[in-house]
Amino acid sequence: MIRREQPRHAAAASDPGGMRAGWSLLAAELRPRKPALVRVLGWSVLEGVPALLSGALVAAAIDQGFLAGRPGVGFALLGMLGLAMLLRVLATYAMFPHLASVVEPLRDALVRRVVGDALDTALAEQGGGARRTDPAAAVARLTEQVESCRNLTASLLRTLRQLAVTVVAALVGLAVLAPLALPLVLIPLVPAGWLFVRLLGPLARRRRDLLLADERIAAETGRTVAGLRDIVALGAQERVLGDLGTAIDAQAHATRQLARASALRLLVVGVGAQLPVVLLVAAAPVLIRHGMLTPGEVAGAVLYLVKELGPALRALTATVGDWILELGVVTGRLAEATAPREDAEPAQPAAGPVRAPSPRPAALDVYGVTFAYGPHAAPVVADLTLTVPDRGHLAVVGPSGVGKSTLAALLAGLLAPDAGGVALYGIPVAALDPARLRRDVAVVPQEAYVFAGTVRENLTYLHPAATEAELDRAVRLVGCRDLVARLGGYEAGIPDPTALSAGERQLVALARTFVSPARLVILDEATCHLDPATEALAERAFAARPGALVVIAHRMDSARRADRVLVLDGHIPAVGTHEELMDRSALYADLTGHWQGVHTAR
Ligand SMILES: Nc1ncnc2c1ncn2[C@@H]1O[C@H](COP(=O)(O)OP(=O)(O)OP(=O)(O)O)[C@@H](O)[C@H]1O
Repeated sequence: MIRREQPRHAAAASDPGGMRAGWSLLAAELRPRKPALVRVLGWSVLEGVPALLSGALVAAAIDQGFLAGRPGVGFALLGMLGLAMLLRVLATYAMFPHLASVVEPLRDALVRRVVGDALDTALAEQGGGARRTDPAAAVARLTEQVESCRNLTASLLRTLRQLAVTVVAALVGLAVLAPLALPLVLIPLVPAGWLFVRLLGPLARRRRDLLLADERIAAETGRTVAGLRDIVALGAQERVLGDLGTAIDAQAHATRQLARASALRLLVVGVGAQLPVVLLVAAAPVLIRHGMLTPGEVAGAVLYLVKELGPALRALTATVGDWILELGVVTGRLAEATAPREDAEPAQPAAGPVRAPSPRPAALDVYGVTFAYGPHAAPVVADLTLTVPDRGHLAVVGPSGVGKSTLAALLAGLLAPDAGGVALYGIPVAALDPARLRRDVAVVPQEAYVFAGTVRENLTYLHPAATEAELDRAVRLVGCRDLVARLGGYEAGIPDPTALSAGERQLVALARTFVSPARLVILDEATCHLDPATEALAERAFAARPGALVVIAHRMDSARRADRVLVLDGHIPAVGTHEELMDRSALYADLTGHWQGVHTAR
């Protein structure tokens, strides 16, 4: 199923590229490095000297040297240009140590930030009794982004500053050498610059879309590889292929969109860098004829355009523009990932018999949920509202085909409601990322899934880090201890899961779910193959477990054991205790009679 990822912050909606937050983060981290930055910029001025002098020296070499019959003077002037180039090399060499003292501390500061945030998150989650994110993976991904950030900042400081100095120096040189040629350059250059700046926003959005599409493919692929055994066992290949195909299509679409926006940058180069040369060359005969410019000045002006301004503009639009966008997007992602989380919940003890009254939201909150299997189909669930408190136990009953399993899928976030929503401890399930949803919600279906492997592998499948004591407690509480002993202990193999009875498979699935970190457990007729005593034992164990329990009831006793019962009758659902519903709901009373009849007949 495709789930749309929600932005982590409300601010993300007003900062679609996430870049504003990224630039603020970068500015905050660069601020303490101002002295080194000033030294970098100081050396840049010296690096700009050849660009400033190039056109003027060539013009003088032509007019006062070669055309005046003094080639020695011409060569001497060109020699001076060579010396100016040498000066640029020396200035660049001297600038590098200062560049390093800007970017290396920047990288260290960002890594500290990322690792600190991952540790805070992991500690908060452990305090809450459930591990929802893998801190090592988060740190690995984010430090990779920090590395990109450091490299991009270094490349930009090295190149952008050189290009900016070159453009300014070339324009100043041109203005001094041939002021009359300046309008021919500025008239196309100004709108080209305006277009370039206007393109940055759309390009940033397209680039971020592509980054997100790449990340989604990686996430889908990772999930598919990790769950390959389940996918094959449940025959879900088609669905998984569909999800992957959708992610790949989205990435191709994002790539095309970015390519389209990037193509417009060619226009910037054409208008800003090439049109001025054409205009100047076309106007040169007239300007020379009327004595407004000398041939040397025309050659010098063309040199400023062709050798300095043009390449600088081309580099600015082709690479530096990309780097700026990439840096904005990468720092935006870092800022988003390391900012305080709005959905962070206070740490709470993992278990404990006494619960103090707390202002925390209900474990499960269903508000106005309506769902139909098609636009013209009658709703299976209509405007359903109910809450289940922490450690609450709700039973769902109703005739066959009324929508009990559909409701289970809606509560688990496997189906999206057409209207209304479902929240788990105050957070809409639609806003939970898929990994967290899988950890927080466990649905145990009627047909229990047991795979060929050891008993331990089967029991720790949803919580690989479960301790021996946690396993012992789970198998004892759900009534699975004898089965584990019969199978030969945790390390014994289950080579053929079909050799287990349906009830034994259900016991394995129940113990596995009990040991998992799930905070909402939905038993969808998951105990139907157990004898009534074992079923009662398992349900009581789940009801006492932290979190919320929803039982799609198979026997009437399941409803009696619950704090409250939801009766689905296809019209207006009723919620209440067993006693209340015996009075209020004819259907509930009927079902009770029917069940009791069946039970007695047996
Ligand atoms: N994938 C689906 N597409 C279309 N209709 C569906 C789909 N799944 C279930 N339905 C229909 O939705 C209604 C509710 O089905 P659901 O399985 O939720 O009922 P139920 O109460 O769990 O039934 P049972 O007790 O027999 O398991 C039924 O009419 C069913 O035919």
